[in-house]
Amino acid sequence: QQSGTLIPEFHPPITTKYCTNAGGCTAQSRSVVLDSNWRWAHTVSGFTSCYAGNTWDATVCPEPVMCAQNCALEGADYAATYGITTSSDAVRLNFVTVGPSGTNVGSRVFLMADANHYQIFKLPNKEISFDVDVSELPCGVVAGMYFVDMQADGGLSGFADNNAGARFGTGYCDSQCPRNVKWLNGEGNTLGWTPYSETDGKGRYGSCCQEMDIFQGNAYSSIGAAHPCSSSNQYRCQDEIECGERYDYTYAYENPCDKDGCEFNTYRLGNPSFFGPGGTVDTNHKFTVTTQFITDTGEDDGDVVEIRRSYKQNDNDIPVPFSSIVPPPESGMGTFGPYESITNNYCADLKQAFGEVPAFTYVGGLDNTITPSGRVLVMSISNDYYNRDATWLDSGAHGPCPAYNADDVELESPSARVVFSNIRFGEIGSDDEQLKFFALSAADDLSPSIVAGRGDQWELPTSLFTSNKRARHEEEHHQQPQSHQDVFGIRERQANAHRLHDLLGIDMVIVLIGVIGGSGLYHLDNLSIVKEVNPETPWGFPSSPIIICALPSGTKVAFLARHGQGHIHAPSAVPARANIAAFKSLGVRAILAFSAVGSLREEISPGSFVLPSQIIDRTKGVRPASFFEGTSIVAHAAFGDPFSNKLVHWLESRVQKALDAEGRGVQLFTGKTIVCMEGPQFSTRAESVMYRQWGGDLINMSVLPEAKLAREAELSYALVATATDYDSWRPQSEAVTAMEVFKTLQANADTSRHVCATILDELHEAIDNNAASEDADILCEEVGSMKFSIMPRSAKQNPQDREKLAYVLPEYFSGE
Ligand SMILES: CSC[C@H]1O[C@H](OP(=O)(O)O)[C@H](O)[C@@H]1O
Ligand SMILES: Nc1ncnc2[nH]cnc12
Repeated sequence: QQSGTLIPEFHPPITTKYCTNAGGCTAQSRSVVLDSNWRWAHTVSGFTSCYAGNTWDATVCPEPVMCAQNCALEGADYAATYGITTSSDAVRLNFVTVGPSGTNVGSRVFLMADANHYQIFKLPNKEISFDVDVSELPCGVVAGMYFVDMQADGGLSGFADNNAGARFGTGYCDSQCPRNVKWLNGEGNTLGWTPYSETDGKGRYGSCCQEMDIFQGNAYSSIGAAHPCSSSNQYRCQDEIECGERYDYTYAYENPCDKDGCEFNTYRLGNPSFFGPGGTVDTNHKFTVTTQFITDTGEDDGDVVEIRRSYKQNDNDIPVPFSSIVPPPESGMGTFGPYESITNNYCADLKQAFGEVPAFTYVGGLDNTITPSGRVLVMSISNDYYNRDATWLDSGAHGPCPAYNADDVELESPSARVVFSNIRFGEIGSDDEQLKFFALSAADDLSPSIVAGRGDQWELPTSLFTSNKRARHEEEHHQQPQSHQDVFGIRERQANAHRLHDLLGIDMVIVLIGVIGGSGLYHLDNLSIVKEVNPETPWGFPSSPIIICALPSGTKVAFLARHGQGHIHAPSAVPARANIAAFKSLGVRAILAFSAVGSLREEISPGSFVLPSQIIDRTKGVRPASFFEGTSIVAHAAFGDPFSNKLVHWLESRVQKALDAEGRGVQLFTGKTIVCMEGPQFSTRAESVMYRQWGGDLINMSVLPEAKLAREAELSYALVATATDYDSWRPQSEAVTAMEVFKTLQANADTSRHVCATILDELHEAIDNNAASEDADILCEEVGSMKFSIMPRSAKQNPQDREKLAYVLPEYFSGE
């Protein structure tokens, strides 16, 4: 195809940014170009259209090569004909545009580096962020921001009869191997052209290439998806079979690409309220999407092993929630996960769980989705007529939209539009320090691929939803523990069971242990997720949804990330009351809290584990530290022994054994004193020295008010302090920095997980059978401790306050 000269081609300008960690972000003047498929093509020497309506002119285009030689692509009137406008750093795409020469539906543009070349993005070890406004995108209309493996010059140099090139938007390909591409490999795709709509048809050939969808979405649903292809570079598939046209099992998977792709759709993964109008990501308003391409080596030349996405809105970082893949119950499979990013393991599990053909793996997984060679950035809006409709995005299991057909979408939603803006590309974390933190220090920790990569520990779960008879039996058995009924009031147990039932949709799950993960510890190993729950307590929501998980034995524990998934709560802002109240409401009796701490003693070297027995409070009174605060009820909990002595004592030998078994030589210390400071800045050298003089052995920012609140809620509480640094008291050493802490965080988190995997079953058993076992009183110590701490009832006490307190202390305040 040739280049026309009748209508000047003026690429709408747009500013993007390139960001580095060292230098910040630099503005770049770029532009967008309309895909050639949308353009008017006419005879080189006249005005006869080569393609009109939905067919080729047989005279001008009797066969593919002559068609390309005879036809010229024209410049585009971006705004009037196609509804494409740019302004500063934003591009707006309108869905339907009634223009001078008819009605245009949908569009596709590519980001240009210069007038004749697409911008090429090398993705490994990089991230891309952009803002998007999908508020005007209803069901059935999908906006896309994605990367495809097109040639930088649009095929101009590679194909003799392509003289238009990237300047006219040629060379498109994607993983659907679309056969509606009119200009392909320097030829018209005229052979076997069969119309399928008033304007479009399909030719014999299709244009395949690897595709990475960083965002396909509308106001109701959104996905990120990896679509590998076995071939690298754009590839012309030869016929409807090779192009995978037939939607039956025989042919659909014979083409070189994974058309289904491996998607991450939070709705499909059981988080229907995460994304949507009024959702956690509120699609009524603009938000930011960041996608990181994490390599195995942490270097640009490594292999991409994980694709992580997160959101930001109103300055709040919103990590993608941990999600389990829950296959249909009749499949008999347990749940898979948890996952919060795209990895090869996640993709294999996804396909297995939903009974899909594992094309993702067949055609090469992530290795064949993102290669080092670079990608072109596409932005689009459509009702995906080519794939019949966009229900793969937003309807059925994929989103809340009702079934629809693409024609109606066009008629009913002509004013749909999307605005993409503020596109930033660069080094991981260069756009956002928070994300850098995770990429550098905790990506491994949050990455299920790497968890799975540790091999044997990641077991396929025994889900409650698989109606596993043994698990069921155990639950029934647990319903009758005499000791519990003795120790805790039946009314309270019923209340907790009720809440659990409401939250989990299952009867009487016993969850006696709550684990709090601190910095670096955002999940446990060797557990299967039963359910994520997010109880709203009278003190608000916990730091993040609580994950109820099952040990391989079937024992359930509750896990909570203190700083939230994505580490979004600073130590002073951790909603400790909601955290403890939420645990209590689930029936938890004992809390094992992990914390990254600084060491104030030479012998407690970074990497050591400590079970402290005392606390010095250096918080500044800004953290609500009592459930009674702000109520008309006064209580004074005993706190002379801030940790549960018996629980700590029980832990000593078990943790020691677990550390010995791990074999990394991690030392355990007991009987130490921890200073809890306000933060978020670390201590001065003088303060650090002073804490030593006071008798402090460790320092953190988190144990208070957590321990106080656990005591008020009558929960046993022990801290497993994991030393990350030597604070700032050593005269010859550097003062502590976050970077210093990060260095040890990973190893400590691994060991913490090992400790949990080793001791939780026994702890559960000890607690569960406490009346009969030699550890009989692990729990009894705290139970009843508030009885005489609460000032006697008076007429001045507000009944609503009593009701509120019943949430954590139903023993004393409920049933009034
Ligand atoms: C990341 S350095 C300081 C931070 O780490 C500790 O958190 P956590 O106790 O939740 O492990 C420390 O208390 C500070 O909050
Ligand atoms: N040195 C330190 N001070 C306070 N909190 C910490 N958490 C980890 N190291 C710390």
